Amino acid sequence: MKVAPSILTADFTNLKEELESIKNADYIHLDIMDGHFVPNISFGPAISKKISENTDIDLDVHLMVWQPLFWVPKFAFKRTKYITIHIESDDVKETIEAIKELEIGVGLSIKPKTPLKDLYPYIKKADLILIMTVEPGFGGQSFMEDQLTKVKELVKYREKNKLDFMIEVDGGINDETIDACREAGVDIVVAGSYIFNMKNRKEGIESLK
Ligand SMILES: O=C(CO)[C@@H](O)[C@H](O)COP(=O)(O)O
Repeated sequence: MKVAPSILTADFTNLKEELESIKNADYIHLDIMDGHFVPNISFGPAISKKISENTDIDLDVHLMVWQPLFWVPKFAFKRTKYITIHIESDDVKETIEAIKELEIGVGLSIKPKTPLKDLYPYIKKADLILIMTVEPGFGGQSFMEDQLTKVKELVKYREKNKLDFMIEVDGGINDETIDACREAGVDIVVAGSYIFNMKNRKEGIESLK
């Protein structure tokens, strides 16, 4: 199991030390919110660039924005491994091509109320599928276990169609919800408050792994 701490719950006045405290993470997850696609505003390209310059861990960028086509190039740092967009947002096909042009992994995400079948027209282009296990917008919410049905279906779909995308879940991940994720076949978990509320974040990451 790979672990991607979400920096959203970190102390932004102390970012350098916060990054130091999660050095054993597989990816750093950046939650980018525009205040329209979700009812919250987080941080943008300037802070993300600083993060990318102060870590040697690959970045997993999650765009919760209506117009990802405009924003994608602004998050194309040397360390950007994936840029994930929502299929509920605008210009999905064009944005997938724009991410590929930048030679960055394409991530596709769906909100809890969006059926999995809406993903299938784009799925062959995906390097990563992100299943939201909370309504996007805020850290610290409860895990929606019913969303793991989508994960189980994706595992079967991937095998049947000989695809190789990673399956990621995001929201409400902790030491109680991790086992169900593993059993369902999740490859990467995003965890924010569970890790950042711990004194020893490295141990928190190891325990999820
Ligand atoms: O994308 C989001 C929220 O929109 C997530 O990345 C959360 O920030 C995860 O936080 P926890 O549920 O782990 O506190």
